[in-house]
Amino acid sequence: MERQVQRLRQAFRSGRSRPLSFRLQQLEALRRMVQECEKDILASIAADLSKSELNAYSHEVITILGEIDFMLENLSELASAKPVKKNLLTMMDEAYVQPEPLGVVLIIGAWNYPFVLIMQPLVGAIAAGNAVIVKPSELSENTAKILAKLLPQYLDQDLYAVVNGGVTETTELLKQRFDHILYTGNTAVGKIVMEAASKHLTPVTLELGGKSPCYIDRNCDLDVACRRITWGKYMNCGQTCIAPDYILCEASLQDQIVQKIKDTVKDFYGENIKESPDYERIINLRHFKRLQSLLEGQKIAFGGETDEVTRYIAPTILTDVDPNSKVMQEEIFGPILPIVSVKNVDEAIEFINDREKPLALYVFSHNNKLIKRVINETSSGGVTGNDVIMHFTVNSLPFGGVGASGMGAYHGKYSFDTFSHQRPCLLKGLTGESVNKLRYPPNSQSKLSWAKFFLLKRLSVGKLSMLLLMALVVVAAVTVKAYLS
Ligand SMILES: NC(=O)c1ccc[n+]([C@@H]2O[C@H](COP(=O)([O-])OP(=O)(O)OC[C@H]3O[C@@H](n4cnc5c(N)ncnc54)[C@H](O)[C@@H]3O)[C@@H](O)[C@H]2O)c1
Ligand SMILES: CCCCCCC=O
Repeated sequence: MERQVQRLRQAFRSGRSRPLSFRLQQLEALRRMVQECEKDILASIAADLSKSELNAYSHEVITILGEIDFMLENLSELASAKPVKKNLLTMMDEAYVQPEPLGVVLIIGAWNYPFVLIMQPLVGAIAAGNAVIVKPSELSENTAKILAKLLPQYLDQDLYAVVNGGVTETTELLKQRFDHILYTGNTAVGKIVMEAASKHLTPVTLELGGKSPCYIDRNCDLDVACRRITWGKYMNCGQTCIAPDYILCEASLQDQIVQKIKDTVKDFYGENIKESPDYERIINLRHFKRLQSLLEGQKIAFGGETDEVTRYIAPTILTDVDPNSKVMQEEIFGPILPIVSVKNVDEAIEFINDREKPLALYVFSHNNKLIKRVINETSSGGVTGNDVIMHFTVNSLPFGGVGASGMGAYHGKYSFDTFSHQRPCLLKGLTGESVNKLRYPPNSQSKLSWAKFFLLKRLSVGKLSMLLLMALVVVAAVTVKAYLS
């Protein structure tokens, strides 16, 4: 591992990954890889998650093609130096922020969207000019294998590498020095990653999970709300980091919600859900058993059937759920939807604020003021009002958690920024010593007054006022010079 990281660092130091033309060429190669090898990629994702190839395409591949196109179109703007406002003392100088690559970065992915969770950060890291090691999840082994096979065929092998393996390999990898780590997965391992990173003072982006609440107001179109919730909860068999984890609503709405979700499940997956190509399976036996145990002692209003051999768990709704029960203590990450009663929106807000900050928050209501109130009085990684999941798909929005659900963000421009250092640059000329005397010792009360004049006048320098200010500076410089000599 050490040698591999060193090899990438050497390639990074050669400067090869920096020119925009090189980054664009690598991104185009990545797009070619996705297009030319689409069949193999879809088959791998499908095999890992018992998913149809159509769903693999719409859940994963489409996002990556969109992300690559975004970077290809916007890279030159993203990577350009951004001039900043100046003060009177620096108005003759050049001041700008120059994004620069961080170096060698590590991307660790999770199994539930095994292609997206590696490729989307990879696109950002390449665009920002870094060398990259990706470590796909060992639990989605087919996608891990296809990534290890294809990426070296299309990308520069000295700058981009795939490491496959489980805890042992990742532990070894985390001993190495990186310039940034982006980790996606559960909170417990997030802490391990952060601890390992701290040994090298490596900054981290942690894309973690949590219990994402979904509040349904009585003043709401329940048909639409339940259709959207059914889609977001049961897609990928509930194994989505931003799936609505549980519903909060007034007790009087509970039965209607159960009925409407039941009807929608039938519309989506037919009478025999097991036969539906759109309904996935649980990733492994450990998660299957964990989910089964969450059903114990609960009132199952719908679903509840399980089949260990195929790791099938039916779309399930639990009603009158006790907030202290096990299913409300951990992220569900499966097709089980508890409904917890609250008296009103005040109680819903209190319920949310009494718990860890979630990765996502959903509110359904005709009343926009109520939606805004819930947003203003709570905190979460992201929010979608009157829908679920969809904020993930808008790549002009940063995607990430807050508090226990993570730190940092990516997607689109935010990926580029995450993998860049925003380097402040001030370029001065070698004239102007008469004004500079103000900061050289010995200090005096009059120098301080002039410094205040120059530094505390916050002027926005528009094109027209520029000339006036320049004249002012010249006059001030002459006056200061005369005064000090
Ligand atoms: N915020 C997001 O974007 C996002 C996306 C997907 C999943 N998630 C969250 O991830 C969780 C599910 O993923 P998971 O954790 O089961 O995935 P996982 O088991 O695939 O683990 C994630 C990564 O951590 C590595 N890993 C596991 N144990 C490790 C250890 N001891 N030391 C070092 N590395 C280790 C794995 O090899 C893998 O690459 C859920 O909580 C979900 O909400 C978050
Ligand atoms: C539609 C794709 C959603 C991906 C969510 C990633 C987290 O699990």
